[in-house]
Amino acid sequence: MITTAARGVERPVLRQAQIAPNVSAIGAVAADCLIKELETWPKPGLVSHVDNGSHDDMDAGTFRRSAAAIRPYLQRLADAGALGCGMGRLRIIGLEAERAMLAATSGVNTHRGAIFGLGLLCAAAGAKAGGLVDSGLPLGDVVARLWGDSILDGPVLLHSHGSLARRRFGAGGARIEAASGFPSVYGIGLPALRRATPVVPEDAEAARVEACFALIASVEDTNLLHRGGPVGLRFAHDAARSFIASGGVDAPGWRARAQSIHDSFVARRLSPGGSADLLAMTLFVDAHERPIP
Ligand SMILES: CC(C)(COP(=O)(O)OP(=O)(O)OC[C@H]1O[C@@H](n2cnc3c(N)ncnc32)[C@H](O[C@H]2O[C@H](COP(=O)(O)OP(=O)(O)OP(=O)(O)O)[C@@H](O)[C@H]2O)[C@@H]1O)[C@@H](O)C(=O)NCCC(=O)NCCS
Ligand SMILES: Nc1ncnc2[nH]cnc12
Repeated sequence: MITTAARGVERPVLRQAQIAPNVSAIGAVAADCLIKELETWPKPGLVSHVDNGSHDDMDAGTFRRSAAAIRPYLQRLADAGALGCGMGRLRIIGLEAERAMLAATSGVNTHRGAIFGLGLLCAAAGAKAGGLVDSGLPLGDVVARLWGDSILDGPVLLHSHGSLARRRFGAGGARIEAASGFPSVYGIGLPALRRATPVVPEDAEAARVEACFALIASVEDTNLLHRGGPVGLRFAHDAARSFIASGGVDAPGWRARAQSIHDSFVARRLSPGGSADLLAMTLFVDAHERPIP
């Protein structure tokens, strides 16, 4: 269950080391976050540079091709944000990105959730870099403020796995996450990433593993619901919570424990794709909003 900040909750305006990169760099930064997400292991049930997790139709190469194909669209979303475009225009670019992704992967859905969430964060970074909103506003608040209502009012995909999971289990999914200003990113992913970074400063992958497990422990992931129903979601929450509760990447032997949880997801064919996308979004927000030490 998503348990963090509700829609409309204000976050403090941040002092930032870097207010926002140049608009023209935003797409490249975002695509790099997709690659960093891929190159994080062990990630329970998910595809990485090491193995295919619970998937037999995609591997690291599929994700690399997908990230390269959508990178220009992430940049176009940033440019559209800088120009003050509304949700109608963003949605058109997002749908074009989905088509480019499917062409690059021979029809496999690698990054639909990331195109949506990371794409909106790119547009928000563009709006900030273009001076359209207060430069101290967190990117999530910019998304909620500028496009939150239109996100909730947008056309619903009747037959997507997410829609089916929502109808059967009442899950919120990617739309609620975005319209609420990404509470899972700000309330779960980012604190876990930053908590783990000083623990193992030379091992950036370890901090990403910590953030990934923290997200899986709380997010109502429609992929888990689609593949495993409420029992699968509960299993994933409990397994990831036990990893964090026993010290996460700060505890000796953490990598072997993370790998054994990864194996247990693969045995059940569970794949928390929504949490993987939220990890990439966490990395993007971290790159934009790193506090001054
Ligand atoms: C608004 C849309 C996101 C509509 O999508 P949908 O109705 O499908 O909604 P959700 O299920 O809620 O989310 C879509 C994807 O988002 C990821 N996700 C899941 N849970 C969450 C969550 N709690 N918070 C955030 N994000 C979440 C997840 O994406 C990942 O999984 C994808 C693979 O999923 P799937 O196809 O179900 O599974 P497969 O493995 O392919 O199937 P099997 O093998 O199991 O049979 C992968 O893409 C990851 O990225 C959800 O799938 C949106 O799509 C939409 O309206 N788009 C239009 C464009 C637009 O408006 N863009 C705006 C500007 S960019
Ligand atoms: N690494 C990954 N494995 C499986 N599904 C994903 N969706 C986004 N990233 C993913």
